[in-house]
Order: sequence, then C-alpha cells, then structure tokens
Amino acid sequence: MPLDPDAVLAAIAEWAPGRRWYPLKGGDETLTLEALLPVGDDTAVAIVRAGAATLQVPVAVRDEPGDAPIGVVDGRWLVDATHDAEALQAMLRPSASIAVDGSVPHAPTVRVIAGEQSNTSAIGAAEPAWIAKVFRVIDDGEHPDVVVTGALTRARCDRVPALVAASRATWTADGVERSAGLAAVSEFVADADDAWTLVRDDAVRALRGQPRDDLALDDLGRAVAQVHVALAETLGARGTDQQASDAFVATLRDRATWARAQSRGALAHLDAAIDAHVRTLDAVRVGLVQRIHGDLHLGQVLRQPGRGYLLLDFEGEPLRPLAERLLPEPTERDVAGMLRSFDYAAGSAALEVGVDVAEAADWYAATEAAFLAGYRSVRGEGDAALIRALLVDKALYEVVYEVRSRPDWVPIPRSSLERLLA
Ligand SMILES: Nc1ncnc2c1ncn2[C@@H]1O[C@H](COP(=O)(O)OP(=O)(O)O)[C@@H](O)[C@H]1O
Ligand SMILES: O=P(O)(O)O[C@H]1O[C@H](CO)[C@@H](O[C@H]2O[C@H](CO)[C@@H](O)[C@H](O)[C@H]2O)[C@H](O)[C@H]1O
Repeated sequence: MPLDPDAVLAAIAEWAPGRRWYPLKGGDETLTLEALLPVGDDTAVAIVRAGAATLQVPVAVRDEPGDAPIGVVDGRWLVDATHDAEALQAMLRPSASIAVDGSVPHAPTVRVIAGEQSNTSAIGAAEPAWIAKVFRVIDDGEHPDVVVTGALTRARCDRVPALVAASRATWTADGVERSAGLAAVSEFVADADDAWTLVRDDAVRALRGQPRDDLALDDLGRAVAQVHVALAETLGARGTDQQASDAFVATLRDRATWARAQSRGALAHLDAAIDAHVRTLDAVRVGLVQRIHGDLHLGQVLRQPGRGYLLLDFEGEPLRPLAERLLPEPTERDVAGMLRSFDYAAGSAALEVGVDVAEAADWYAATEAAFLAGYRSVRGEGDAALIRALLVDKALYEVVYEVRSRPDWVPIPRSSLERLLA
C-alpha cells in the first residue's frame, strides 16, 4: 500500500525533534517532505527538510509499534526502519532511487546501538557480522566517511573496520536533482573496548593511586600515523603555497570568531588572551595537506584484543559544513585532536575524583609521550606551532560543542584554554 506523504510527514514532525540526532534544537522549525523514496513493501526513506538541514528518516508501516514507533498512520504503526531487520536491509539493497556499492550479507536480526550518536547504527547478526551506519543529516556530494573508509579498505589498511557497502539516493526537489550518501555498512569489530572508557578509567586510577594496566598507547599513535600514511598514498597529499597556507590560517581566525559568538558568554573572560592568540597565528605555516580523520578523539577509537587500536567515523566535525569537511587538511589536526582527548580524559577524571586537573599533569605528560612515540615511529608528528594552534582551535570548538550539548562539561575545554593561552 503506498504511504500517504502528508500523514508520514505529520508523524515525523512530531517525533523527530525529540531524537538525539535531530540537529536543530529550537524545536519550532517547519519540516517539509522533499521526497518519499519507496524501498519495498511498506518501507520508504523520507527525505525531510528541517531549516537548512536535510534529514533522512527511513520508515516502515507495521501492525505492532515495535521498539521504535514514530506514530500512527492510517490505523497502522509508522516505525523507525533502522530498528527493523527487514526494512533496514531493504534500504541497503538497490532500488529505483537508491544505488548500493557492495553487498550486505543477510542478517535475521538487527540491533540498534544505544548511546549519544549523531547517526543511527545497527548491528546485523550476519556471518560475518556488520554494522550499518544510517546518516541522519545528509548532504549533496560524497560522504566523507564513505570516501575515506573506502580508500583505506581498498588499501588493505587494517586500522579501520573494512567498508562492506555504501548506499546513496538520488531524488528531485523543486526541479533540482539531488544525490546524497544514505548509509555505510562496515565490518563489525567484535569484543572491542572503547578507548575513551579505557583511557579515562586509567586517568581515574592514576589520580587515585590505584594499580593500572598498560594501555599500549604507542600502538594508538602507530594506528593514527599508519592511517595518515595510507590516506596520503591512496588519496594523495600536496604541498601548500603561501596563499593556501594563509587561507588555512584564516579559517583558524574565523573559527575563533565563530566560537566567541557561539559560546554564550563562556569565553568572555578569555577575550584578551584569545585576541593575543589570534595575533600569533600570523607566524603559523601549513606544509602538506591531505585527507585526514578530521574529528579524531578517543570516542572514535576501538581496541580489539589481538588487533590493537582501530579508528572509526571519518565524518569530520558535525558542527562544520560538509563542503569544509571534504577539504584536505594538515595531519597535525588529528594529532591535536587526540591530545585534546587525553586532556579531556584528565579533566573528566579530575571531576570524578574531585581534584584539580593540575593533579593529572604527570598522567597527561606520560600519556602524550607514549602516543607521540608510537606516531613518530611511523612518521614525523608535524609542526609544533601548528599543533599548538590546532589545540586551541579544537578547544574553542569544544566549548561551543559543550555549551550546546553538555553544559556541565563546559569547564573541561574552558580550563584547557586557560592553560593553553596562559
Ligand atoms: N565497525 C564497528 N565495530 C564495532 N563497533 C562499532 C563499529 N563502528 C561503530 N561502532 C560503535 O558505534 C559507536 C558509534 O559509531 P560512530 O561511527 O562514531 O557513529 P556516530 O557518527 O553516530 O557517532 C562507536 O563509538 C562504537 O562503539
Ligand atoms: O563523536 P562525534 O563526531 O559526534 O564528535 C562530537 O562529540 C564528541 C563527544 O562525544 C566531541 O568530543 C569531545 O568529547 C570527548 C569526550 O566525550 C573527548 O574525548 C573529545 O576530545 C572532545 O573533543 C567532539 O568534539 C564532537 O565533535
């Protein structure tokens, strides 16, 4: 039975603003339906316009609400198709409006992973198991996660889960043809530990003087460097001339301006220090640029017994426009991202233990040294002045991220900035 577009949109408009992945937090935007792409019986992908964002909402009609009901349409349940094995796999197969590169082994059941995600990921209990990441905010053009993970998979780099398949849709909105990536399916890394938990717990134990395991963070440094080498080999690296270097540095200045405007006063006491920092950017130079991770932090890293550390989620920073996230960047940005994450682990551990973050200084220094030693064993870690500028850049971004998402954590990046800018 064809779905009634008006009824589908009405149900989605009620439900979507309450989802973690919903990008606009005001809640009073008018949603419009750009397309409803059928992908089988009673299943469709709704392409929804919400403010400046385009959202993907896969839906199915069922007799029962299941564990992810959206609303009632024509007396039946409209459900979130990412939670439904049959419907999810229908959208991972080619259809009239959806092209799929690769093929996904059949899974009798799927399980959506819980947590604070920008997208929705479901594990398919197939042989071998896979994880499908369904992008929620979609945009025209290549999806960075698909481009980068695809290149690393083709290069047989085992520091990322292999890309199994990727889907993209084409539709027409207001007479204009649009085409965007919808989902990426990757090898599921079983029995893996999340590196944020490992490293943060290690910081807590260090602050409490408790016995600790060796986390072998030199292997994490090697993993990041191996990914950088593989990306340069597959997608290319190029030198920058003065003009390109200046243009990059200008983006750091713009980001500082953006962060000040978006930080709801959280950076007001650092006004003079940020001004002084912005002036020092004149001396910063960028050498090589290439595709990088772009939002590297410990939450994007898994450790699998016997395999070591692996990197996930090459989408770049979710608060940045997609076009910017596709640009080549200095690898120093990823090195700085990981160092910021160690500092976050220290800040979060200090909050838990109830001590000043200064007490974690030795832990931080040893953690940074292990990571950088591993990185350096594969390739040079880069330009120190650029890394410092990118540490500040990331901490400024993090203040905005925390103001919007986790106000209790604003003090973590803000106290880092106070130290970095002192
Ligand atoms: N290939 C994988 N194998 C095992 N777990 C994974 C895999 N990919 C993602 N995960 C888990 O899913 C979480 C979210 O994945 P991620 O790609 O970071 O999504 P998002 O962009 O929505 O944050 C990760 O932190 C990790 O715990
Ligand atoms: O994982 P995402 O791509 O959605 O990244 C966003 O959320 C991250 C938090 O989940 C945020 O990372 C910040 O918090 C981490 C601890 O939770 C910390 O390890 C990172 O260093 C810190 O930047 C990331 O900035 C944001 O883009």
